Amino acid sequence: MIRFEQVSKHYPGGHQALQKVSFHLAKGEMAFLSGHSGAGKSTLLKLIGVMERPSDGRIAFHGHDVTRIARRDIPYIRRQIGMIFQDHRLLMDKTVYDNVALPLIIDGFTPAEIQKRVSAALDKVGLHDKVGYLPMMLSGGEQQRVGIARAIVNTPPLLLADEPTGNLDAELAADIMRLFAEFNDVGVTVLIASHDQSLIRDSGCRVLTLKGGRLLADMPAGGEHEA
Ligand SMILES: Nc1ncnc2c1ncn2[C@@H]1O[C@H](COP(=O)(O)OP(=O)(O)OP(=O)(O)O)[C@@H](O)[C@H]1O
Repeated sequence: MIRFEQVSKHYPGGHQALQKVSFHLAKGEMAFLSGHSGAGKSTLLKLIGVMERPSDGRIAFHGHDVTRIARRDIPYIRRQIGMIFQDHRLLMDKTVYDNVALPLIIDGFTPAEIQKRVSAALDKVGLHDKVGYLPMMLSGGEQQRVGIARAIVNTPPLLLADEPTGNLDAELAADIMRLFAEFNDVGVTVLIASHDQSLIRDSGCRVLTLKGGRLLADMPAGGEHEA
């Protein structure tokens, strides 16, 4: 589903965030992206979502070369990706319903379809009873689940999560991981950037480890080998 071939990213000002990174994430896989702060995890996710462009190398998504994709074609790629952030990026003056409905409104769904899909997404994350709440009336774990409902509401085949459990205690983090595993069980491909080693170990998933912008190791689910 995602193929990186010798991908490098220099930010303006000369900082090298990624260096010759190559890997393939197959459709239906769930994997972690690990590494210290500044290792390049967020940059790699942003390159997949075409929020940043690589300086060198090639990125394929679903067989399409997205490396030099035209601006007008970016929404087509984005629609296939659910993005989840550590700080969840909810609109604080909008209700849970409105936050989750947002991607569907942008995509031009009918009000009836929006109602049906928002309801299904909130059911999935266990927040049906909080539909009219504002985000500040929710706990941190609940806010993160609203962010997840928003990411999955248009049923994208790929979920990218950037430190989704960074602000949560171990129990809530495990809840969020169970949700990701459930999405993965129904065929969604999932890539999670995290530096939480115990969470990663407990998951038994494949782990891509970045260090200083290089892919240091690629440990398959349940095993160990160097990249
Ligand atoms: N927009 C930017 N402009 C310039 N340099 C950047 C930019 N974004 C990231 N960098 C640099 O690129 C390197 C990789 O950053 P990135 O955010 O990808 O790492 P990370 O592994 O996600 O770190 P963290 O876990 O702290 O979020 C860092 O040295 C960072 O300072």
